[in-house]
Amino acid sequence: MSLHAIQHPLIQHKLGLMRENGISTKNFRALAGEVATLLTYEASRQLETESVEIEGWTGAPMTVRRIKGKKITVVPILRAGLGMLDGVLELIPSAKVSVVGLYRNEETLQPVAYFDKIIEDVVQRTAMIIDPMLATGGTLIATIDLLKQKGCQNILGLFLVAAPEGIKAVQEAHPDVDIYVAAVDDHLNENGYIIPGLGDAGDKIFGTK
Ligand SMILES: O=P(O)(O)OC[C@H]1O[C@H](OP(=O)(O)OP(=O)(O)O)[C@H](O)[C@@H]1O
Ligand SMILES: O=c1cc[nH]c(=O)[nH]1
Ligand SMILES: [Mg+2]
Repeated sequence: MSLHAIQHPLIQHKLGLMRENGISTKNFRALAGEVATLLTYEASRQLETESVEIEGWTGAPMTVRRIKGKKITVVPILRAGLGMLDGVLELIPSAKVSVVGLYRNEETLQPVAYFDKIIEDVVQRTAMIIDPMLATGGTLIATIDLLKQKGCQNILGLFLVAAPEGIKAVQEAHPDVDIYVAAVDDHLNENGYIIPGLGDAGDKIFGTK
């Protein structure tokens, strides 16, 4: 697995705003979408392009570059991953969306799967998993397991904040998956929350706490 910690000033600035205590639901939601767009821009650098012949505006033929290769399915992990979806679709508007639902048991910190609707031709697609938080890595590992069971061979993930413990776990379980993060934070606390982190991203995006 390659880890890409994106150092872009706009990402750092916006993530810094998200970390402020007492941030409103409206602002947190808006910033989650904006950082998701910027991460998508960075992650899409790895897409291959190819030459295509078109008729240009003068009527003369010309060669342009187009994105080549596998189509993308975006995979938001419910709930919090939905907060990044619109931001990703801003740049990849025709992407198909495969939704998976997992929550983390608050005591055991183990992921519990409760929903999935993955596009049928996922075998032929690159899956772009989105979730604001990569903490112990359990949720991401379970999601990658599921996608691989369905035959998907090309998987990457976008996260706002990751913990070193989670990155290590995913690296060991799925060394082929690329991870893009806006920040790698310090550690997990005794409740499995990322420190300094963002708090509970799902609750902040949906306003449930
Ligand atoms: O790396 P892990 O230790 O598995 O934790 C990360 C997961 O925890 C959060 O979801 P949560 O369980 O809070 O569900 P929610 O999105 O419905 O709030 C977060 O959005 C990730 O999906
Ligand atoms: O810090 C964390 C860890 C898991 N889920 C969150 O929303 N935040
Ligand atoms: Mg949550």
